[in-house]
Order: sequence, then structure tokens, then C-alpha cells
Amino acid sequence: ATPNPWWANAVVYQIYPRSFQDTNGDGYGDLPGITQRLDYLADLGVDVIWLSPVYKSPQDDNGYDIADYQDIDPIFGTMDDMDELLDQAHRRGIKVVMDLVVNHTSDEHAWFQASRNREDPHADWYWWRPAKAGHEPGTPGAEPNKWGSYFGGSAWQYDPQRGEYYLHLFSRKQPDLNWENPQVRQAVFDMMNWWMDRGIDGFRMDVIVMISKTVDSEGRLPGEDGSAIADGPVGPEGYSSSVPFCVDGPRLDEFLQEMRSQVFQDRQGYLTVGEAPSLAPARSGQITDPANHELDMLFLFTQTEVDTGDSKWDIRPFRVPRLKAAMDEQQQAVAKAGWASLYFDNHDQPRIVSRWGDTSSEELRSRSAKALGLLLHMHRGTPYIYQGEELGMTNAGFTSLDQYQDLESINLYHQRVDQAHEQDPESMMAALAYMSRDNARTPMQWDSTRFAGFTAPYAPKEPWLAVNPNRDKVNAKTELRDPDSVLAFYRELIRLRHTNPVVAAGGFTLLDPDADQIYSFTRSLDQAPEPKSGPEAASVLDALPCQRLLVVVNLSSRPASLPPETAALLGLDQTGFTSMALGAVDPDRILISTYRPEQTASSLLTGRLSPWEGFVYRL
Ligand SMILES: O=C(CO[C@H]1O[C@H](CO)[C@@H](O)[C@H](O)[C@H]1O)[C@@H](O)[C@H](O)[C@H](O)CO
Ligand SMILES: [Ca+2]
Repeated sequence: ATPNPWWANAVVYQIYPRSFQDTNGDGYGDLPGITQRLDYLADLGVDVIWLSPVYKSPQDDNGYDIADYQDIDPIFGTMDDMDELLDQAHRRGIKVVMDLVVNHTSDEHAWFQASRNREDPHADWYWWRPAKAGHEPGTPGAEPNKWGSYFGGSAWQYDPQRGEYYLHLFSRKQPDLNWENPQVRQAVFDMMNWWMDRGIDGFRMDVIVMISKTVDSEGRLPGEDGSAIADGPVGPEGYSSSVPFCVDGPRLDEFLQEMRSQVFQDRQGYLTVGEAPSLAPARSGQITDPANHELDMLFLFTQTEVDTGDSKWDIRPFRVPRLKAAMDEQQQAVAKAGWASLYFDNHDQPRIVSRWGDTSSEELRSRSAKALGLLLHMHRGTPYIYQGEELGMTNAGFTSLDQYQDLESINLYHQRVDQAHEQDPESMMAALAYMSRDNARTPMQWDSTRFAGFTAPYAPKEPWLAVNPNRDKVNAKTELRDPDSVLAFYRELIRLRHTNPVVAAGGFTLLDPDADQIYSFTRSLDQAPEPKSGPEAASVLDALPCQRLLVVVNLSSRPASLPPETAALLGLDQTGFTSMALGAVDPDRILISTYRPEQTASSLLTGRLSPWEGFVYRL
């Protein structure tokens, strides 16, 4: 079998620079702050850091609205600071992946400002359309079609200077680029090559599956005057969904292949991962199949939608079988070809330990954080750790709207409560507390001081977003000293992935899909890898060819019996009693557990796992 590429065995750590480490007391994290913390990341064992955007930006969407791709925003520092970070990371063997936001730019980008003039060569670099016939431009109903923006309101904004509307799937200050225009594509590829030549190691590509929009043979968008394609139905808020026409559009593969050949053809050792909201998992097997020369891996979203209804604010109870179904579908999509990325947390998702774990006590917060980490990292794919996830950081616990900063949260509160009256204030505030993106964006908790070490206790400026008061207990300094901490556990998880080839390359097989507390699966390598010898062989067992692992996690705060298929693999029969002589369950085969191995060995003998008990067993 062709050896797996380097990133198949790598662990990526996502940094949200705004909330990571402030070094100049302005309350915002910055690049020197990241450089300062590289030893912490090296000690954790991560192979790659992915930086959310640090480019010149009016920060309307915290940097995902870029005004100059080839300059650093002063809030984060200078290009010299960027070079220093790159150099210091590489010295520690850590690669640096940047965020590529090219579905849209900022409306303050020179390209957009130029495009407002119809005579300018950039005139066709964005999606400009006239007002609907028979409607006064700029008045409700005059928009070219009924598409709604992800951040509320129409996806169209009228610009009096140009005398036309421009498309913005996200905020008004994030106009979509027109990738149909080859000059746009060339400008993007030139910018990407500029950064790759500066020594970065790849890109995470923002909403990259939205760059190809569906148009009819005349280039008309669905629903616009004269278009051969009708727009979709209008929802309760008065807008239709752009997803059927803007996600996975007709030229997506062509554009991704062109990008691959224009930027990455003659390069080694890089990583490309595309963000793919609303993409069907089956498509990930094609887009990440190396034979198609598109992307290395994708961020799919189906696992982040198992506890929501029609919208992310329509919260539903978390059910383990639904998560299993979603993850299994993603695993099967790339079983033959392609590769998966593994994530539960990022800067757009609430903290997983608050979402699906249990934070009702310090004990349960720690145990459930470990169980969820083990579950994710033992799947087949490249795991992503979001800053603070390795500490088991929790949701913010905000109770009033003015504590929130995220435009999506604030806009959607007003749209759903004040305008569309489809949700009452209490339930929307509850939805925000559970799902808002700000839950992931509270400052990193380095220690128990006033501002958690994110910024100096008596810094001139308070942190841009409130520090979570539980920083007195949940912080890196405390967990670095505690061998039983969530941090120590994550270090173990990463070590296991780096040392046990089955973890990186073994095939995935889900067990007991209907069990409602326990999530279990096996990972197996067809042919045994070379047995380890010499110092690497930590134990006699290490010397044996490891071929198959069993991963079992109780994702509940209640004890749970081992379900049938899992029990059978451990030689336990239905009654849960071991048909194997007592002691056949060999504690040495427990490679890692969220409890002490001997405790897990006794759990196995009884066939009942404790709350949030998870382990990897070498079959
Ligand atoms: O679709 C996206 C894309 O997010 C990417 O694109 C967005 C626009 O650039 C940006 O706000 C996000 O931070 C970036 O990760 C969602 O995750 C989005 O955050 C929202 O929750 C949809 O309901
Ligand atoms: Ca700062």
C-alpha cells in the first residue's frame, strides 16, 4: 500500500489569535503571543498549528473579512512578527497552516472598491446584479433574488455608487468574489503562491465549497430576472436558501484542480483542508481522493448538526446513536480513497465538553473532556484540537445579549426574536448560551490570575471578550502540574497516535450502532506493521505486531453495560460475565483509559463501564 502522507499521522492545533495570548496589553491576542507559547504546543506534541486569519481586516467578522491578503493587521502585529513565528515554529518542527478566505473579501479590499466602478478592470470581480425589474433599487423586494445571508437579512446589498446590488452570503462587509472570472482565480493563486514562497505549510480554506455558484447558460443566477433557474422556497424569515445553488456548485472540482496545479503542483510537505458546510459526506471521498488532485481533507459538518433541527438555534437533545451514524457516514465516505479531518471544536462551534459532556462537577468535566477527546482522536483521520479543548475549557456562560460580540449571534437574535418572532427571547438566549460561536472565543486560560494570563492582570485594556470565571480551576498552569489532567491526557492521546500505526492508518468499523450510551468501534490494519524492537519497544507487547484496536467510550454520566458486539470482542457474553477465565482481560492491553487501567480492567470483568469511561484495548 502507498505509505500514507505525513498529515495522516499528524495532529493539528487551531489557534484563534484574537483570544490566544496578548503581549502588549490591548486586550487582543497577537502574533508575538503565539510565538511565546510555542514551547507549550511543542510539549503537547502537536505537529501543525492552523492560524485563524491575521490579515489586514476591519474585523467585521473577526478577520474573516480580509482587506489585504498580503499584510498583517496591526491588531495582531507585523509581517516581521509573522516571519518570526514561522521561523520559531519550524525550529520546533511545528508546521504553520494559514487561513485562506477567498469565497469573499472585505468590502474595504482594493479589489472591491475598484469593482464599484463599472469601467474598472475589476468591474466583474464580484457578483453585481441590477435591482429586480419594476422595483425601486435599495427598497425591500428589489433584491435580485430572495437568498438570505448566513448572518441574517438579505444576501444582497445595494450600492448607490455602482447603481447595482452585490452578493454577500455572509455579512454586508463580506462581498463574494466571482470565481467564474479567470482573473479572480489567478489573483488568488498568485497570493497563495506568495505565502507558500514565504515558507508557510499550507492552507485551511474558508467555505471553499461555496466558490462555484450555479448560473444558467446566460450566467444568470437562480431567481434573478430572465433566469432559466428558479429560486428555492422562501422561509419564515422571508428569505430563500442559497445552499442548493452555492454549495458544491458545477465548477467546484474544476476550480480546486486548477488551484492544486497552479499552487501546489511542485511543492512538498504541505497540507490543504477545505471547510465544507452543507456538503454531502459522500462527496468528500471524491474531493479528497488523491487521484482527483483537489484537496487533502475536508471539514464536514454533519457531526455538528446531530443536536440541532432546521437551524443551529433549534436545539435538540444529543443522542449518541445519531453521532455514531454521522461519524460512520464520514468514515465510510473515505474508506476506499480520500481522507477525513476529525473535529468537534473550532472557533464557530460551542465547547464540546459543555455541549455533549458534563460540567456539573470538576470530576465530570475532566472525565467527559477526556472521553470526548479519546473518542475523536481514535477515529481514522487527522484530528484537530481547538485552543483550550486540551484543557477541557467550557462554554462562556453568558446570560445577557450585551455580553456577546459575535455578529452572527447578535444578528440572528434580532432576526429570530424581534423581526420574525419565530423564537421568544428566553429560548433564543438559551440557544445562544448553548450554541453561540462566542462560547469558543473567550480568552485562553493560561493560569488563575485575573485575566487568566491571557493579558496582564493590570493591563490597560480588559480582554476583548470576558474571561470565563472558571479559570481559577481550568487553566494550563494547573493542568501542567497535574498528571491526571485533561492536558496530560491529550499529551498521551497524541503520543499514542505518533507511536501506534493502527491509530493513524487502521480501517474503521463501527460496533453496536444502536447502543444509546456506548460508542465503540475497531481500528485494524490489514497486514501487521513491522514489530518495534530496541528502545522503541516500550514493553514486550510493543514488540508484538499490533494489528487491531478496540475503542470503547461511555458517553454518559451513568454506568453502562457493554453492548453485544463490543462484549463479544472482549470475550464477554450477553450476561456480561466473562466467559474467559477471570483475569483473561489483560490490563496490559489497555493502551489508554479515562480511568486508571486497573479500574477499567475490573469494569471489563463486570461488563459495566463507569460514567465517561473510555479506553483503547489492543485486541
Ligand atoms: O458556514 C460557516 C462558515 O464559517 C466560516 O466562514 C465564515 C465566513 O467567513 C466565518 O464567519 C467563520 O468563522 C468561518 O469559519 C459556519 O460555520 C458559520 O460560522 C455559521 O455558523 C453558519 O451558521
Ligand atoms: Ca495584543
